[in-house]
Amino acid sequence: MDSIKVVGGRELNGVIPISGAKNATLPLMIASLLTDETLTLTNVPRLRDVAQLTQILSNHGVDYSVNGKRNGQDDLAGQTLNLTAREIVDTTAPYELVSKMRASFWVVGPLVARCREARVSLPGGCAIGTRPVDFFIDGLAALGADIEIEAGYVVVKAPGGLKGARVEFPKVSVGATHTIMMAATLAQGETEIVNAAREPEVVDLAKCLKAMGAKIEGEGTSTIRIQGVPRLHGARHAVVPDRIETGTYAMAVAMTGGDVLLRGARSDLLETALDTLRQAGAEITQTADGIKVYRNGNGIQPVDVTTEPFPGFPTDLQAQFMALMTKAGGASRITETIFENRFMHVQELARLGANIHVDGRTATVEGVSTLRGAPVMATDLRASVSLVIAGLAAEGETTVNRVYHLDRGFERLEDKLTRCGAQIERISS
Ligand SMILES: CC(=O)N[C@H]1[C@@H](OP(=O)(O)OP(=O)(O)OC[C@H]2O[C@@H](n3ccc(=O)[nH]c3=O)[C@H](O)[C@@H]2O)O[C@H](CO)[C@@H](O)[C@@H]1O
Ligand SMILES: C=C(OP(=O)(O)O)C(=O)O
Repeated sequence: MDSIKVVGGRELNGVIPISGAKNATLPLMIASLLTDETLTLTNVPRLRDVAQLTQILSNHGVDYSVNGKRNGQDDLAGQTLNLTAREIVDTTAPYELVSKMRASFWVVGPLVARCREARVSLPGGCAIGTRPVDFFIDGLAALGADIEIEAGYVVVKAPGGLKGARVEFPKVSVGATHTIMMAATLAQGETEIVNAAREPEVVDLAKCLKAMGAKIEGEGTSTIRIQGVPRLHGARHAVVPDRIETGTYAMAVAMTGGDVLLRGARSDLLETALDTLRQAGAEITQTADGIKVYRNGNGIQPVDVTTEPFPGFPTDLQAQFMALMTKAGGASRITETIFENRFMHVQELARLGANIHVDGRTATVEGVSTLRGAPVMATDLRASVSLVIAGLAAEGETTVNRVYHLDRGFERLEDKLTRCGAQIERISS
């Protein structure tokens, strides 16, 4: 299993290209199931989750190809992925494939919309909480599907096709919004999703679905209306830049000091997180090429944050922000409201000398002047990268073990950071 070795104490200076968003790419790839024509996605990141999802989709009958490198492209340019679901040959998404990645469960929406049936294993994914699927089940039932749980599989049938309806989520859910929105594109009549997720990845999916011929209004607000159409067609769509990768590197620069251009990043995708970083002492400006992040030698200020659905502070940046706060000049309180078990990084940060006390959903971080390198264990995707950020500012060597979590969502992290002066390398074993 690979690990990452970081020797801390260097500033970051230079340019980091921001990849296409993992959390947009996954539902966009799944949208290919809705049409028998080719969906071409550009700016697709090279990630383990993307590779895993191509396997799942190919099991349903999706043909895929990846364009080769083009003249003038550097190694970190996004990929172009062509997906064609000419015929769905299998409506089962098996446990062996779905258990590795939660988003793969979302195939349930397009499959039942197009094939009128689906049998999808209950999902896996990062160990950050219980992560039930009741909103998906209730939403599909509202669209007229019959649903049963059989031996760990959700079995969904809609022999007469899905029918548009009002679907109100009790709580904002990104995945349930993606899934019901995709399912509703091919339902008969109008669907109204109330308390929909407003995340940029939902907006990106809606944009792609519209390019495929779907009729959708209200994406980016909490009410989305979808007028079902009989069929969708092929399209070409560029994946939105990754706001979580953007925020992660911005926090790394705030941690180490330095001056970095996050090329291709868009500040409108993460205003709350960037404002929080400004309060912590970073200077952040949007330029024509991306976002510039600068912090001089001054200390890091403590800032309290609470995670919330978009446009609030994202849960997917909570661990990275906590890493930054471990070196703040005072105490900060970090409250996690989305997932009940997303503090697994706390005990690993403590190995580096961080002083953090967890009480229920709130962690109090007492900043320390020095972190010291140590071997640590990555427990989930964003926790992994929080340990890298802490390692970049720690004295001596930090080894982050089990980095396969990191490879799910960060494209060539060690290359991107090395180019900016970090001392970081992957140890393959
Ligand atoms: C691949 C992807 O895009 N993953 C993101 C997506 O995950 P994901 O879509 O799985 O997260 P949700 O937005 O659905 O989860 C939000 C909350 O709703 C709860 N819930 C959800 C569905 C359900 O049927 N019942 C239920 O109770 C969850 O347990 C959680 O407490 O949004 C999360 C919240 O921004 C991010 O952390 C993940 O990175
Ligand atoms: C939690 C995440 O991913 P997933 O929903 O796929 O587990 C994440 O991207 O931080």
